[in-house]
Amino acid sequence: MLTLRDLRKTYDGRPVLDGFGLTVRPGEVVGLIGHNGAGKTTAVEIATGLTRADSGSVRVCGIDALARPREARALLGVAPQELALYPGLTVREHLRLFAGLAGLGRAAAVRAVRRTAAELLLTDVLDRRCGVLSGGQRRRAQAAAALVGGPPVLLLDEPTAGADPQTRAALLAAVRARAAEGAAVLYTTHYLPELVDLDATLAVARAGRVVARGSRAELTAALPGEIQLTLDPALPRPDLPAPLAARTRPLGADRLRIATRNPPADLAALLAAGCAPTAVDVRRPDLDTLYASLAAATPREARDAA
Ligand SMILES: Nc1ncnc2c1ncn2[C@@H]1O[C@H](COP(=O)(O)OP(=O)(O)OP(=O)(O)O)[C@@H](O)[C@H]1O
Repeated sequence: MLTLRDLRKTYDGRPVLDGFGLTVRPGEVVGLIGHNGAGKTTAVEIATGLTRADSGSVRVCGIDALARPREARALLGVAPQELALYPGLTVREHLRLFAGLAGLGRAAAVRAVRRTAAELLLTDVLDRRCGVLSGGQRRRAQAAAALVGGPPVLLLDEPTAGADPQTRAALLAAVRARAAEGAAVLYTTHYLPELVDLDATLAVARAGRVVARGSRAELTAALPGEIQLTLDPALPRPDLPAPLAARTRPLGADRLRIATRNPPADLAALLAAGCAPTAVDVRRPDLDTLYASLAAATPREARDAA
């Protein structure tokens, strides 16, 4: 279990974390999403002990990580956003090192290296030096180093950045397996479909705090869906009733999008108003809708985070 509570951090007088709080339970994958500069990496760095918070608390499996950082660190598997591998070590040496740091004995470490290498498609490059691996192989090696010790808490910061589909699929499968075995996983990404694959719950970070937390179903249920209409360009534009017009936006030359919480009622109102679309597409709120309404930075937030 990982608990971050009321984290505050200021860089150059600018608040970067402003009461950031989040709990990840055993067996849960939490997808941490949010605009560039929202503070996701800073929160992860504080959890790993790499960066000091100005205030707030971090508990890893009940251990106060700010007071007892070494004990807490031993319970964490971390894949930082910036690749951090020892270029002179082979992948096998690297994984053995991390298995040893996690406290695995020799035989257990050999088994763990074999398993993790197979999961992350590294078996064929185990004896290659990390410095000569391809970008995707490095990503997998970095994730493997986080996973190899079987830690109860995993912090994975954009682990699939730049990864090809095969690397991505392998990594997601490995993360799912570790969560199924009971690990608490904090997973940062800008690639929202991954969170469906991981069956992750969501934490939406914005301007230094978590502004929404829950399952995908819980968070999207509160949002409007959308009706998309394609109109016949030969016909005059329909005159929509005022409540519908207020929720209508153009989508290219001959298409309209209408935000809706009640698609059947709105469609009936559109037809009654004489609207005769050539195609109708009803969209339920999805992760993109969620991101756009909760996570996307306002122009001011984007400026502040730059
Ligand atoms: N060492 C530092 N010194 C000064 N400012 C920093 C430092 N580290 C981060 N920041 C600033 O803190 C803010 C939050 O950065 P952080 O990397 O935590 O965001 P993020 O949500 O992970 O963004 P991204 O999605 O781009 O990875 C940004 O404005 C960044 O410029």
